[in-house]
Amino acid sequence: MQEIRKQITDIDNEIIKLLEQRFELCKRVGEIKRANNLPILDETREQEVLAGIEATAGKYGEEIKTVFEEIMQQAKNIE
Ligand SMILES: C=C(O[C@@H]1C=C(C(=O)O)C=C[C@H]1O)C(=O)O
Repeated sequence: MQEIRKQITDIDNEIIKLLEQRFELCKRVGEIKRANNLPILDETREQEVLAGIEATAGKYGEEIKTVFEEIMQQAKNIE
């Protein structure tokens, strides 16, 4: 079990780094929106993101979509 948990921790660390990068990019999108008086929420784009996940993710597609809904919520909070 210890070895498996080490692998989980390694993956968690990669997810953390990638989420940091994603949130930084979202923050930049937010700055562009503010400069152009655009709303933070873009439902069309969110549907595109979720459709992309549906097309890409395999076995755990539904679970991954739920995770991404929360990620996009936090992205909007950061923006
Ligand atoms: C980052 C954006 O802002 C919001 C967050 C999104 C995301 O986290 O992918 C997508 C659409 C927007 O509701 C964007 O518009 O691209």
